[in-house]
Amino acid sequence: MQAAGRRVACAVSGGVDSAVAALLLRRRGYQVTGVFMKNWDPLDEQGACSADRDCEDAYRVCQKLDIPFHQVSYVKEYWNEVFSDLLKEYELGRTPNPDIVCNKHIKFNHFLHYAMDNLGADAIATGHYARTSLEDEEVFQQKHTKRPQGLFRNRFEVRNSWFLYTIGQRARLAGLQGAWFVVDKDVSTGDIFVAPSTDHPALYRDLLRTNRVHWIAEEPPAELVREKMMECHFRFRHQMALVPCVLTLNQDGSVWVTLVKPARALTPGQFAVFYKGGECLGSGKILRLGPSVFTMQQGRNRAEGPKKEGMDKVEPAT
Ligand SMILES: Nc1ncnc2c1ncn2[C@@H]1O[C@H](COP(=O)(O)OP(=O)(O)OP(=O)(O)O)[C@@H](O)[C@H]1O
Repeated sequence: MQAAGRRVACAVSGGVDSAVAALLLRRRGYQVTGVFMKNWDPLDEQGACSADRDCEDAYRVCQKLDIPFHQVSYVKEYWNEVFSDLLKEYELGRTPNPDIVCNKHIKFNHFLHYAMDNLGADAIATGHYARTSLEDEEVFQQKHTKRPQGLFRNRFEVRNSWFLYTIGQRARLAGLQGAWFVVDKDVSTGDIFVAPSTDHPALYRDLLRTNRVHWIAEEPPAELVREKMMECHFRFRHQMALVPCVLTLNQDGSVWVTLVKPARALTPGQFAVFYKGGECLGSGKILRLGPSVFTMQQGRNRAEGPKKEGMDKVEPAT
């Protein structure tokens, strides 16, 4: 976009990244307006809420850059569209990613429309990191070499609100020494299943299903699809090495994702993000997981898997 005379509304959070974004835009000659979004009401908070302090910082950034400052409240929208979703996801036993939901609903919907309709902006800007060039592209493929053996034999019953545990995390178990790692949760019983090492095969899976995928450019890229299958790369965690995968495209827009090598701690509620040659194609929320490497090694299917063995029950640490 040519800079001269173009108006850009920059979401200024009070942090460094959006301040730098606003500065760079201004230096390039855009007419920049800073907008702080208030997404949380201190009255909903028992402790101290930093929103007011952030707003003051955002105001100071705009003063320093000598650009107009606006504040807009999305407290109601954030509660209804982001926070309520977060609670619902936890109730379903998933580990939600509210930042992605906030981007979708608040920043790239409400803020975008506010900027265009109320501020007359030609474009919006944020301090998000995104590589916009595919030059010097490298796709990293790390070898998954370590497959330690070990017994998947402990489980414990968690009272009050198991949502504190997420797959892959280290769990403290009262009465048991050593490190234990969460490998699965059963929301219907409140059980958390643990393994005795951080890279236990029970933590590794190579199959997952998402909800309807949001494709960035087109749905899905036609040149990549062969008989309802598509080869691309997968990542579900920031800075995780890209893993080659095959997508099976379902009628309802969801996909099954088969990874060429198992990934650690795949977690329902997190987002599977798909790439081709470094370009981000789209993403979908992880809803279901296939059997773990450990389960497959044991030659059992999921229903007859290790959960039904006589596992020890121990109390969680409080
Ligand atoms: N309350 C807010 N008001 C306005 N913009 C916001 C707000 N929160 C986030 N943003 C925008 O979203 C971008 C990403 O926010 P996030 O908190 O994920 O990242 P960040 O790297 O900490 O950014 P920053 O250093 O600018 O705070 C910010 O750079 C900013 O442009």
